Amino acid sequence: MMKNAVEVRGLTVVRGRTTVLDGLDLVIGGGVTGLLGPSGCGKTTLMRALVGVQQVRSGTVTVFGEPAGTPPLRDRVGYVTQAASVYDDLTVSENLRFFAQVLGVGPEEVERSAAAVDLTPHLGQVVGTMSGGQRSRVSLAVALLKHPDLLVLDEPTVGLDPVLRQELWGLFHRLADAGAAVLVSSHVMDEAERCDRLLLMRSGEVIADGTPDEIRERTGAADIEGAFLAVVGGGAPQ
Ligand SMILES: Nc1ncnc2c1ncn2[C@@H]1O[C@H](COP(=O)(O)OP(=O)(O)OP(=O)(O)O)[C@@H](O)[C@H]1O
Repeated sequence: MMKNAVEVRGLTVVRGRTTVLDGLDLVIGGGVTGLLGPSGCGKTTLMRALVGVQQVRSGTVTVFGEPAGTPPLRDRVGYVTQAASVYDDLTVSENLRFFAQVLGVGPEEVERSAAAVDLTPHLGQVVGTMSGGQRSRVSLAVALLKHPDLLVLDEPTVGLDPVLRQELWGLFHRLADAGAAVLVSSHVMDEAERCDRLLLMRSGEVIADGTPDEIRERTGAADIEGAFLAVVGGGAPQ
């Protein structure tokens, strides 16, 4: 398993008038890492910095030894945003073929990435007629076209039913087992248990970092939600 996929040093990001991240230090390795914290704590901002689309005030973000967002990383980092970034009026297959062409990957990757997210039976379906979970998986399939070594997924399970959530988490672990570093954000604390490592965030800071077991043991809490509350000193999540 890789040690440092991502190294963040002294990262400060100001958005509008808000200092969202203030001198953040962080290292992310292989496996499935969960980034958990209340809405507005800076998860998306941090993810944007990792993929190189966020203007930063100061500090460094290094991915596989290269500055985030630079050309050597283009084929190595996949990013799925909260908003689906596929075309509703095209079929799954048409979407994947279109993005394959844009990304310069062969048509054989279309079938592989559709199969990876269990969408083979839906290749001919128009995306606009699919359920939320299926559409999320189309976005994910696009991100998989290039075999990314780092996959950054911003709240990929939002609005999905428990069965689909479980399926997607299974997929994240299969991708991690195949060698990718997978970073998944969520504000649903019960998803924490599914991560190899957890980063609990609040107000732009990482307030706990460890396996779910370690974090529960350290705080004496029964679950991650309790651990989160213990770390923030009893304050309720926003
Ligand atoms: N475009 C923007 N301009 C100014 N401030 C912004 C902008 N986008 C986000 N912010 C602010 O940055 C802070 C962090 O937002 P961010 O989207 O990173 O949080 P988050 O933890 O991902 O939240 P959520 O779970 O709701 O997606 C918030 O205070 C938000 O109001």
